Amino acid sequence: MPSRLPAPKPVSGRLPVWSNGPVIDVRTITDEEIPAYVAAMRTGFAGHADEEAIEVARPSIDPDRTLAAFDGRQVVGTARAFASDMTIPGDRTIPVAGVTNVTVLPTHRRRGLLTEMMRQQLDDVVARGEPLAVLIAAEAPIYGRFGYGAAVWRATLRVDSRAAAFAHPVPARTLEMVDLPTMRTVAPSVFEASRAGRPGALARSEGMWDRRCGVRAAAEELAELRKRFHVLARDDAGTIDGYMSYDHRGEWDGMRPNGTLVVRELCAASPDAAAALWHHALTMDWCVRVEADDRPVDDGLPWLLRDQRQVVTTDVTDFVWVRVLDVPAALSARGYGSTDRLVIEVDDRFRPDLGGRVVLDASPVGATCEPTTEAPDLTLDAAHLGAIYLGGTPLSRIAAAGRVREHTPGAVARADRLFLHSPAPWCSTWF
Ligand SMILES: CC(=O)SCCNC(=O)CCNC(=O)[C@H](O)C(C)(C)COP(=O)(O)OP(=O)(O)OC[C@H]1O[C@@H](n2cnc3c(N)ncnc32)[C@H](O)[C@@H]1OP(=O)(O)O
Repeated sequence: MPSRLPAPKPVSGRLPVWSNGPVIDVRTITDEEIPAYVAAMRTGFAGHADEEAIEVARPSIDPDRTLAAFDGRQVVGTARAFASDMTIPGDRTIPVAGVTNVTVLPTHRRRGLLTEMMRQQLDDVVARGEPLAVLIAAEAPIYGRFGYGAAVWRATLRVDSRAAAFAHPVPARTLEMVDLPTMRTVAPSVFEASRAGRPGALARSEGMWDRRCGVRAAAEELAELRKRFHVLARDDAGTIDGYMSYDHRGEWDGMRPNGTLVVRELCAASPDAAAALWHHALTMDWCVRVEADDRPVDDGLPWLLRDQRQVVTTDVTDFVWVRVLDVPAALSARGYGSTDRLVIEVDDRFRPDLGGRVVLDASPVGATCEPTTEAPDLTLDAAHLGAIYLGGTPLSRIAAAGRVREHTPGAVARADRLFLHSPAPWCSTWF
């Protein structure tokens, strides 16, 4: 069946228009439009919405920050943002707009609706003074054009438990198995302590915790959550400094144990808590392997074991993408790995008004960054500034692909020394 929409023509003004076709209105929604918004969003993600899905989603939706594209009265596109903060290099945090729920109905794709929603959303984020927008990209080709760059990476690990002897005595920790309501009470403060030195870690709102701990979750989500076990780690003083949530898969092969312990989350506010929780996972009866996705690329686990090769990284993918909207504010907020002064020119094709030249005067203890007319040391895309911002993506790697213009010889290497950061960025929160 041919689409009833004619061939697209370029978006004009704030409303995508097709010649002889419907005018698509992109605007924020009202409270009454939340059910239609959630239904369209779920369809866009190849799912279905019912009353329950709408009620579970409702508390996280701020209509002022929730955009929909309307074809007549039908919602055909969705995009939402929420205020949060993210840890950045230098043990600091920065306000961010978390972007989520981005969909266009299958009947309305590749006609510019996403582009218009991104335009309006970034306008709003800029107006609110949030220096960064962050998102998890469903597919890598989508967001670079809007100035987002892949900044946080996630690793999937697999360990053969039977071969995973610990290299050193496991630190003393008292472990306690608890239920989900207990997790809802104790986990947030452990998580908050754990994210202090880890760039890329996103603050979790009360609503996010409710969802994770089944206080407000759809029946399907609750059924998954109920399969999980939760264990807390306490130090000698009784302070909880770590927790792990896990479940089991395929425990037996005939009469032989063949189970996989799947780590859903391992959160530690100290290295000793991490060691004790990994030990717990790797010594579980009936399990011959441990799998964990959503781990940092620099996870310390191999260094706990006598045979490091038993920790196999089966996958590494980009996870959080960063969009820098206020270059001076963002660059002056973080700490740096060296002391240097660089003039950086940002080529921002989606929002040229946000790009331009800045002079960064940086050191490990702080930085200033201001607009300048000086000649640049290097020119890079806005998306590449987002990619390097959290310290996990080397600018030299992007330069090796010919995507950075180095005007001053050695400027890329100097940028690496300034921006790269250890530990690597990591975000253990899906949003
Ligand atoms: C943060 C999040 O929520 S991530 C979730 C993203 N959503 C999904 O993956 C759900 C399924 N997909 C969709 O709903 C839609 O295809 C979207 C939202 C990804 C894209 O919406 P559209 O309205 O089709 O995008 P739009 O027409 O504005 O495309 C703009 C450009 O991006 C390109 N583009 C859009 N989606 C994709 C994609 N999945 N892969 C590659 N390129 C893409 C288009 O080709 C177009 O390129 P052009 O300007 O060179 O012609």
